[in-house]
Amino acid sequence: MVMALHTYEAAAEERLPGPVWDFFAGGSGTESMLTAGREALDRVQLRPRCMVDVSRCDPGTDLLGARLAAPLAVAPMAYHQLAHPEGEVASARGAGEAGALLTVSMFASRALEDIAAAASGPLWLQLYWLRRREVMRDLIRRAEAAGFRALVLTVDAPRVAYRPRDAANGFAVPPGVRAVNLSTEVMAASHGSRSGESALARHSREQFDASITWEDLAWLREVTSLPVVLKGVLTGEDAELAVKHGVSGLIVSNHGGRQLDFARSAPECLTEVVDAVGGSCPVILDGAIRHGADLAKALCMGADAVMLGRPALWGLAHSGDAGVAGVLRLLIDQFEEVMALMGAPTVADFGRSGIAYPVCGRLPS
Ligand SMILES: Cc1cc2nc3c(=O)[nH]c(=O)nc-3n(C[C@H](O)[C@H](O)[C@H](O)COP(=O)(O)O)c2cc1C
Ligand SMILES: O=C(O)C(=O)c1ccccc1
Repeated sequence: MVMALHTYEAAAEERLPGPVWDFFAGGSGTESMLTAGREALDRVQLRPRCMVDVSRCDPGTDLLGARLAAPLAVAPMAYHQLAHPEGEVASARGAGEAGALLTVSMFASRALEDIAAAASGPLWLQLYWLRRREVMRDLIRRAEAAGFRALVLTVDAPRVAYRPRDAANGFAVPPGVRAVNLSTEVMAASHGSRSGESALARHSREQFDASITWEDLAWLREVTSLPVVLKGVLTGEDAELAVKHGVSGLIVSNHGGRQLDFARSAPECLTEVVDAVGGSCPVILDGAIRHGADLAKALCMGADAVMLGRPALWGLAHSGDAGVAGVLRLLIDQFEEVMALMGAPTVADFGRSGIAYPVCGRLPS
C-alpha cells in the first residue's frame, strides 16, 4: 500500500513532542512564507503533449556528476535525531534506497563518518559560515575524507530568524541530541531553554559570521576542491554574482519559510535565477515540494532538480529509513506518472512550453 504524504505528516505530528513538531513545522515572523511557495506552485498548470512514445519513462538524471533515480534531493535539516533515534544514519539509508541525494546539515546529530558509512547514494554537506573558520575547515576536511561530493553554503541565514513558535516554547534541542560534528565549544551557547527565546536563534547570533561578502567565497574555494553550491539565492542579481565568483550550483530557496518574512516565494523566483545563470551551473528549487507534479513544474521552469525538506522528516519520524525511502519513492512514482501523461519520457523533455499560468498564459520562451 502506498501511503499518501499527509498520512506521514499526521503520523509525525502525533508522534513528536509539541515543541519539536513546532520547530519542524514553524516559520519566521508572521509565517506568511509557509504557504506562499505552495500557492505559487498550485497556480502553475501543466500543458501536456499527446501521441508521444511514453512506453518507457526514465526519471533518472545527473546532478554535479552524481547519478540520481530522479531530480530529487533531501534538503539540509538540523538534528534528524529529533525525528528518530537513528537520525541522519537512517536518512542516508532511506535516501540511498530511493536513489536520491542527501544533504547533511552542519547541525547533523550523527557523525559525518557514520552517515557516509550508511549511505549508498551521494552526500552533500551544508555549512553555515561560522566565526571560527578553523571549525569550518576541519569539517570540510572530514567531509572530503568521508566522500561527500559537494558543499552547500547557506546564504539566507546570517542569523536564525525570529520564529514565534520556537520563541514561545523557549525551544532548545533536548539533552541527548547534539550537533556532534561541532565542538562543544562552538555549541556551548545552544543549550538551556528560556521562555520567550529560542536557543538556536541566540546561538546563531554568537557563532554565525554575519559579516561575510562575495569576496569571502575565495577562502572557501581555496580550502576545498569540492564544488560549492549556494543555498538561499532569490534574485537574478545574486545569481549572476554567484556565477562570477565561481560557484558550481544554486539553490533557489526561502529556507522553507523560516528566514525572511514577506519575501517572494522560491518558485516565483525560479525563472529569474534560471535566466540569469543562462545554463552555466545547475539550479535547484527548494521548498514547498509536495507532489511529483511539482518536480515537473520545476523542470519546466528551468530547474535541474528539487529539494525536499519537511516531508523527509515526516517519513523519518514515521518509520526511520523505510519512511524516508517511502516518502521519496512516493514523489518519484508520482513524477514518473506525470512524465507519461505529459508526453515527456525523459527529464530533458520538460521545458517552458510544458507549463502555463492561468492569467498570463504561456511564459515567454
Ligand atoms: C527542521 C528544519 C531544520 C532545518 N535546518 C536547516 C539547516 O540546518 N541548514 C539549512 O540550510 N537549512 C535548514 N532548513 C531549511 C531546509 O533546508 C529547506 O530549505 C526547507 O525545509 C525546504 O522547505 P520544505 O520543508 O517546505 O520542503 C531546515 C528546515 C527545517 C524544517
Ligand atoms: O536552518 C534552520 O532552519 C534551522 O532551524 C537551524 C537549526 C540549527 C542551527 C541553525 C539553523
